[in-house]
Amino acid sequence: MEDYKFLFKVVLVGNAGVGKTCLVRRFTQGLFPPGQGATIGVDFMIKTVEVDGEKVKLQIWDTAGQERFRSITQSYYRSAHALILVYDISCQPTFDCLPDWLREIEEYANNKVLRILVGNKTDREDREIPRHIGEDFAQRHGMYFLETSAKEAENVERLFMEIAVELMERGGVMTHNFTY
Ligand SMILES: Nc1nc2c(ncn2[C@@H]2O[C@H](COP(=O)(O)OP(=O)(O)OP(=O)(O)O)[C@@H](O)[C@H]2O)c(=O)[nH]1
Repeated sequence: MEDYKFLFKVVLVGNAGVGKTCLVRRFTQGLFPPGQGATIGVDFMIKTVEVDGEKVKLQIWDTAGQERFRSITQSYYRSAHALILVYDISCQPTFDCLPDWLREIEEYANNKVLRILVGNKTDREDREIPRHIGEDFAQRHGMYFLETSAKEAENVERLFMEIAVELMERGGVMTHNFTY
């Protein structure tokens, strides 16, 4: 029998190139991969973390941002306990697409899903979206907010650990309301 008490599915979505795969690799493998190719369909990684002495297994689904994979990736929303919506703080169009992503989430995800907005690539000097603009957007849409850098490992551990903690706190209710 596998040694964990909680199992949560975390799904990353957002435009192509915002750094979803790099965030997952940074968290699960502790590295920033060079020359990362675009994700085809969906990738899957696992990491077990410890919260309050309990083992929590995170199943992390890294979806392709490209439009042509949308129908595949949508099918992963339904069973997600947490959805991380990522944009690139140095690329305005990735922020402008957020309402479209939210519509997808509304349509396909469980309405109790934990939603986190992430502005990635804080190490870049050509920032286009000020932090408070991201924060405002998250607040207006009832989402948690964090800025990260997969490259410099800023807030990446924190992102996934906070999700684990929050999901565990909701744990008792969630196991009844979510399909695995
Ligand atoms: N400077 C900087 N570059 C990053 C960061 N995260 C990712 N990148 C770069 O952004 C590009 C895209 O990263 P990916 O992780 O493949 O992006 P993705 O969102 O998974 O893209 P798709 O798989 O096509 O949806 C790569 O060239 C990465 O090296 C970061 O935190 N800082």
